[in-house]
Formats: sequence, C-alpha cells, structure tokens
Amino acid sequence: MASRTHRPPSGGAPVIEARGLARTFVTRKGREKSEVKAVAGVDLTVSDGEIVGFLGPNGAGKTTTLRMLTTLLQPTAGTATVAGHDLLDDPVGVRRSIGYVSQSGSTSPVALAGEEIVDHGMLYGVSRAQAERRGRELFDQLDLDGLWGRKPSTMSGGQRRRLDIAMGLVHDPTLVFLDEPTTGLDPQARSNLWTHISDLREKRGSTVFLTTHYLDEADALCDRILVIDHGSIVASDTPEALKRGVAGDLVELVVADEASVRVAAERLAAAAGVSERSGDDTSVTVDERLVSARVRDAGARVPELLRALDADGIALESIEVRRPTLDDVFLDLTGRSLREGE
Ligand SMILES: Nc1ncnc2c1ncn2[C@@H]1O[C@H](COP(=O)(O)OP(=O)(O)OP(=O)(O)O)[C@@H](O)[C@H]1O
Repeated sequence: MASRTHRPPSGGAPVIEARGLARTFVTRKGREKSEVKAVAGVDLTVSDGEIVGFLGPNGAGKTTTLRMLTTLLQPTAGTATVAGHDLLDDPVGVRRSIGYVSQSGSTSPVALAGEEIVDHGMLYGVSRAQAERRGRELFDQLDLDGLWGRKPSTMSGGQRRRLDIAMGLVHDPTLVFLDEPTTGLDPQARSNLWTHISDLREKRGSTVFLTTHYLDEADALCDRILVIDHGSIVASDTPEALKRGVAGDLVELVVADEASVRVAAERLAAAAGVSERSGDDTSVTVDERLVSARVRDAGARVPELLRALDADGIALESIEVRRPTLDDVFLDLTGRSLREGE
C-alpha cells in the first residue's frame, strides 16, 4: 500500500507557480472561425515535496495545462515558473529540470529497455556512464530487476508503466509530471505503482504533479487535490478537507411500512435541519420506502433520530450512514461524477 504520510500543502518553496495561465485554441471550419478557451487563466502553486493530483471531468483542461507546464504548448496568456525557470524565457531550462511521463509512454517496442533508458538520459545531457548507473539504480528501485536486456513489447502493462517512469527519472529531475500513470493497469499493479510514486517523494525528495481519473488513487496518494472545470481551478485542498466540505454524511433509511414514509421523512428532515422539498441537494429525498438526506455530524444525530422514529412506532428495515467520498466532492463541485467520463 502507498504511504499515507500526507504533508501540509505549503511545506516548501514553490516549484510551480502559474499566474493567469491560459490557452485558447482557434479552429477553422471553412470561413468560420471559432475559439475554444481550453484553459481560462489558471493560478496554481505547487510546493517542494508535494504530491499534487490534478482532477477534472473530460475536456476540463488538464492535458492542456500539463502540456503548457511542460513546455510542449505555448500559453496564449499568463506566466509560470517551473522548477526555478521561467516557462516563456527559459523553456530549455524547464525541460532539463523536469521529468514528464505522458499517457502513452515513450518507450519503443523494439529497442532493449536498458538501451532505451541510457539513450534517454544522454538526450538530457547525462553522460553514458552516469545514465547507465542511474538507470540500473532505477530498475532496482522500481522492481524491474532482470529486465534490462528485454524489449518493452515483451513486458507486462505494469512493468512497461514502471519503465516509462524510470525513463522520466533518469536525468534526476526534481519535479515529475505523470499523466494518468496507472490507467489501464489491474488493481494490484496500480497499488504497486502507488508505492513507487510515493517513494519518489519519500526517498528522492521529488515533487510530483499527476493527473488521474481514479479518485481512490488521488485519495491514497495526494497531499493536495486541484480540481479544474471548464478551464478554471474550482478547488484546491487536501482530500480530507475537501470531503469535510461536503454537506454532511448521507443517511439512508429503508422504512418497513410504506404508510410510515411521510413521518420518517419529517423526522429525518428535523435531524438534518433541512426542508423536505425534494430535488434539492440539501433536502430529504423519498424513493418508495427509501428516505435519504445529508446530515452534518451524523454520528451525533442518528441516535436521536432512531429514538424519535421508535417513539413514533416506525420500524426500519435498514439504516446506512455513508461518509462523503471524493466522488461526492467532485459531484458537488462540477455537477458531474468522474465515473461518468470513463
Ligand atoms: N488542439 C486543439 N484544438 C482545438 N481544441 C482543443 C485542442 N486541444 C484541446 N482542445 C479543447 O480544449 C478543451 C480542453 O481539453 P483537454 O484535452 O485539456 O482536456 P482534459 O481535461 O485533458 O480532458 P480528458 O480528461 O478528456 O483528457 C476541450 O474542449 C478540447 O476539445
């Protein structure tokens, strides 16, 4: 399992500082010109040693932001400093200081893994001997022992993804960008990779900025989560604080007798301190015998609710209290579930 030693968001000096970073794409269809504001002026700060997760629904602007921060795409407005180098004035300095592992990876299926990693290091100005030493060290740390002479096409998905990460680290970057590092891997390979990603920080002091579609991954790995929607950052906090911000725990009652549903809904509304209007997020909803509402501090209020129901002679078939998840946070912030996009 990945280490959960989450650090405070404002631990060290900023390694990424973006102000008003924006990108508008102009597309033409015949004589018609239209503009897409992919990223609409993003301010973000990432501190030294943080693991930051960048989440957002499909088309929210994640990849465009990542491509700008890694110098692959010119911003149309705004400024940024990445790993101590100005994005616009010194893109080469940025590139030399960062590691970038793209969604598709960058290994050739035919070259041998060890050759690939040495060539990649040399591309970044590292000597052959140094690249080989560093590469072998990374193979050891990333559980790739014995695969130096193998072609990536003969490796498992998890091994190939760890090789991608080794390639992104061979020149010893202090800042690593990972674009959906575990997409397509089975649960065991994902959790194994989480350990390696948290080790990047624990053992090497790296700062990690990653995008993911998996909320459990963001929860397990990240000190802080940035949520982007329609090209703007809509939240930035620790996973715990984001969950605390959701309006209470979900309490679901299944009432034994349909005739008691109305009174049960009244009692739940009183416990939740909300109205009984349905269709509102902060109201009680009734679906046949299922009565549910969000209740702040449910642990303290549910015993009182049960006593009130008992006094009214209302029997329950079941009661469930569910703590907010990151998916609830996501739904609250963007109106969409991240799972809808999968
Ligand atoms: N080269 C381009 N030309 C025109 N529009 C573009 C271009 N690249 C991205 N866009 C648009 O910009 C918006 C943001 O796209 P982006 O790829 O950054 O989103 P994303 O959050 O990474 O999405 P996903 O999760 O699906 O990868 C989308 O509306 C997309 O269609």
